[in-house]
Amino acid sequence: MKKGSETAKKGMDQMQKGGVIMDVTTPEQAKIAQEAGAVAVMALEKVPADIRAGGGVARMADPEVIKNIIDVVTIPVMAKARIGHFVEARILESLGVDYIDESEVLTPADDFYHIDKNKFTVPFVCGARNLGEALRRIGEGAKMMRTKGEAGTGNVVEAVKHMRTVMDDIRKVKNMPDDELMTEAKNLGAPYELLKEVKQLGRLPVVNFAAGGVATPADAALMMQLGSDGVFVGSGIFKSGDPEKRAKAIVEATLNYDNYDTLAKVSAGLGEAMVGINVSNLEGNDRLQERGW
Ligand SMILES: O=C(CO)[C@H](O)[C@H](O)COP(=O)(O)O
Repeated sequence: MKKGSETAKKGMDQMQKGGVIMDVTTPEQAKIAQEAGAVAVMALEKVPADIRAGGGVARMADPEVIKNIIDVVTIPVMAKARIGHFVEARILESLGVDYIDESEVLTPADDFYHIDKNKFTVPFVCGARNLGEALRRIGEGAKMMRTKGEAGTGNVVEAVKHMRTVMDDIRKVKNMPDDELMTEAKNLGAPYELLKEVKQLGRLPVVNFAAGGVATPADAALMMQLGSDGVFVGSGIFKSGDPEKRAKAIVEATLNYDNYDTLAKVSAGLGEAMVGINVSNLEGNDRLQERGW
């Protein structure tokens, strides 16, 4: 299969379906993630909870750290670039990462334009809060989506809201007469051809993972039951009392999301969960989900 071909780009996300992708900041954390059964790791400088706490401008991680992470794991390595920062994305591509996340968790480099992802060989994942936003990113070339949630809060409420919104939007389009589609495309700000595809498929044309605030095995199972194809977990693992144990438990819970005996078993004795934040107290710049459009 030719590197960078449409099939290769879409194929990788299919392999990750039903799995957990873990944010990691060091090679040691990457090894823990792989050992726990993560289907991929996401390299970044700080997990979102630490980005919130630290303030300032959050950028692409140090290429040396990314290379070291690539060297120690055999699972795919993803890395984050700032929204609109096509040079950071080109650097990540040249490092040989398997996927780029054009992420609202980092400080946006461009308030108006996202990266033209169709121009790249490496596939991209992007965040969205609703169907229109997801289809705009797919129109730009994203090969995988994730609902945004509110990263770094340890609070699943926004992840739930965004997954329910995307799924509701899809159900509405699926049941819509063809002659209403163009108006719906205008209302959503979504490319018409992609909306037609959603109607035919009854789902997004790429896989859609849940992200932002998943902190427990039950959270991961909840997102799967709401229709997610897999989950991203960042702060919830490495800001908890026992990352190894929690990482394994979240992988098990994602795989067995409707088996309550397994969920009860893997949820027990995990030690301290990350301290969460009440999302309704967040304002302005602290609401990472509002970055991008
Ligand atoms: O964009 C992301 C996917 O890697 C975020 O890092 C992810 O949403 C993690 O958020 P959290 O720290 O709340 O789990």
